[in-house]
Amino acid sequence: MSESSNRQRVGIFGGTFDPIHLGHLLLAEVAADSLELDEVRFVPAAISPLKTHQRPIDDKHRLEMVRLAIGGNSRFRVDDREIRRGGTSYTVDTLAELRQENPQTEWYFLMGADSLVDFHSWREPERICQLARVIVLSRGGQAAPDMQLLAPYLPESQRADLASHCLTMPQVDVSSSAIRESLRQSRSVRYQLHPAVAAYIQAQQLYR
Ligand SMILES: Nc1ncnc2c1ncn2[C@@H]1O[C@H](COP(=O)(O)OP(=O)(O)OP(=O)(O)O)[C@@H](O)[C@H]1O
Ligand SMILES: O=C(O)c1ccc[n+]([C@@H]2O[C@H](COP(=O)([O-])O)[C@@H](O)[C@H]2O)c1
Repeated sequence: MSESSNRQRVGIFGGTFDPIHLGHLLLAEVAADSLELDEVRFVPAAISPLKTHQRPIDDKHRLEMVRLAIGGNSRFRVDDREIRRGGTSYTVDTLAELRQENPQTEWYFLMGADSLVDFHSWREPERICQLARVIVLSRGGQAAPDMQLLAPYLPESQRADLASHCLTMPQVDVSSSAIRESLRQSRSVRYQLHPAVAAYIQAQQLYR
C-alpha cells in the first residue's frame, strides 16, 4: 500500500452556520463521497471575517445546532476551535493549526462557489491553498465558478489546481439568511433544516 493511501483524508468545512441548513449538509456529504474523505469537520466561525458587521446568534446555539444536524453521520464531526479562539476567525490560522497538529493528514478545505467570488479578500489566500487542497462546490444549474476572478491574487498553477478540483452538487436554494427572515415572519422553514435543528430553534425560541 502506498504511503498516501494510509493517510487520513479530512475535509474542513467552515461557516457561520446561523443556522446550519440542508445546503450545508448536502455540500459536506457530496464532498465526503466524491473525495472519499474519512471525515468532514464542521468548524463554526466565531466571527466570519467578511461578516463583522452582523453578529450571529450566541455561539452555544450555533454549535449545538451543528451537533444536532450531524448526529448519526459517522463521518461528520464538529470542531469548536474557532469558537474557543474567539474574535475574527481566519481560515489561514485554523488550517495552520490543524496542519501542525496532524502533519500526516491530507487536508481539504471545502467552500461553496459563492465564497470563491470574494476569496481574493480573504487573509492570505495563497497560503490557504498551500495548507490545504481547496475544493470549490458549485451548484448544479449555475455557471461554473470563474477562476479568472482570482488571476490578480493567485498564480496560474494554483488557479488551475483549484479549477481542476471543482465539484458539482445539486442546487439547493436555501440560505441561513432566508431561513432567519422566514422565521422572523413566522413562515415555514420545513424541509430546509434538519428536523432536530428545527425542533431546537422552536424550543429555544430563536430568530424571532
Ligand atoms: N444552499 C447552499 N448550497 C451550497 N453551499 C452553500 C449553501 N449555503 C451555504 N453554502 C456554503 O456554505 C458555506 C458556509 O455558509 P454560511 O454558514 O455563511 O451559510 P449561508 O447560508 O451562506 O449564510 P447567509 O445566508 O447568512 O450568508 C459557504 O462556503 C457557502 O458558500
Ligand atoms: O480567512 C478569511 O479571511 C475568511 C474570509 C471569509 C470567510 N472565511 C471563512 O469562510 C467560511 C464561510 O464564511 P461565511 O461568511 O460564508 O459564513 C467561514 O469558515 C469563514 O471563517 C474566511
